[in-house]
Amino acid sequence: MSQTKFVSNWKGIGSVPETYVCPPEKRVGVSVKKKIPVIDLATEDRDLLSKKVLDVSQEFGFFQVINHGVSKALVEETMRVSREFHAMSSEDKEMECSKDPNKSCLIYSSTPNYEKEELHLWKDSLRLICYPNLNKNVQFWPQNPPKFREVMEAYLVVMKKFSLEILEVLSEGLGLEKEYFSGGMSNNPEFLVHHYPPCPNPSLTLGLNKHADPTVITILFQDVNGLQFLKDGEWIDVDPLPDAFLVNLGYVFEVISNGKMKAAEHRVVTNTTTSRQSLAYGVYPENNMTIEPSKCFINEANPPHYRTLEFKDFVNKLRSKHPDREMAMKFISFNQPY
Ligand SMILES: O=C(O)CCC(=O)C(=O)O
Ligand SMILES: [Fe+2]
Repeated sequence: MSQTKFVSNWKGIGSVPETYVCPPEKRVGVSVKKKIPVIDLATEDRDLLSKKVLDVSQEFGFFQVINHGVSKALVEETMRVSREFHAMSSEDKEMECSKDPNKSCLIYSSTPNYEKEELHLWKDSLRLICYPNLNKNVQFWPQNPPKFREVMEAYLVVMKKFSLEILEVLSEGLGLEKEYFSGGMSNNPEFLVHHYPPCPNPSLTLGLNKHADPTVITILFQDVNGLQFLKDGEWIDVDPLPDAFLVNLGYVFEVISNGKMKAAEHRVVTNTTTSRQSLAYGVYPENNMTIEPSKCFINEANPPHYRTLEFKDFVNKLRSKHPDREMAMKFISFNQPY
């Protein structure tokens, strides 16, 4: 029988198959431990909170959030059903994800482009699309493991509220109107549940390539370390704080701020002993939204540095080839030859 493509279903794999071996220049090198900024959302002084969020967003492009008000039990339940889902047989996973004629639920290994890509990533992912209507889409999502639908729906409702809170704080800090992101700019969220099994040789593989997200922001929950951010030419390990979420800025945010903030580049490395799971809630605009620098950041001294694009063109381009930052800028920025 041929080997299943889902790495989560491989048994007793002793070495890394050739199609997963990164070329030497892409392999994991040295990473450093640095203090990751922490935002306490329960801080009562709102001005202080938005100033701190603004400062760390400008300096790092990512931060951890504590005292966020999201129930620990709900996060644990979401992690549990996700783990159970990825532990099911390949056939069951595919069958459970094939129920929606509109394809709001997709299971894939590596990337959705598995068949065509030259190099595979050491992960499996489940993608759940919330647009146009979460409670309609959810009816077609997996019925196994039991409670999957109700737990995912509950988590996604809470994440929508949480993401708007973070976006409000960011808007206040930047001097945008408080509601800037609350309509079509955030109405198309996508949820990815990534599962990275232990890997016999982490120095040869990657769980996820270096990239920045084509989102407004992404809100991530992770159980064990493996996530790294690139800052000032160094890869920094993000060791998760208990119960904390990690927020990172995406390219949409960078464009709206006219480059005042930068999308944070990151990647995931594998390890030999522990499987890793992450819940990535990506805030996306609706497809017909116009993405361009906000008028707030444009004046004679600061002309727009980014093109005006419809979100569907913006995202299609940024997703099609998983470009690195330089390639992405060729498409979205005025400062690079197109
Ligand atoms: O698994 C992780 O920690 C990162 C996931 C991620 O970067 C993404 O989904 O864009
Ligand atoms: Fe990402």
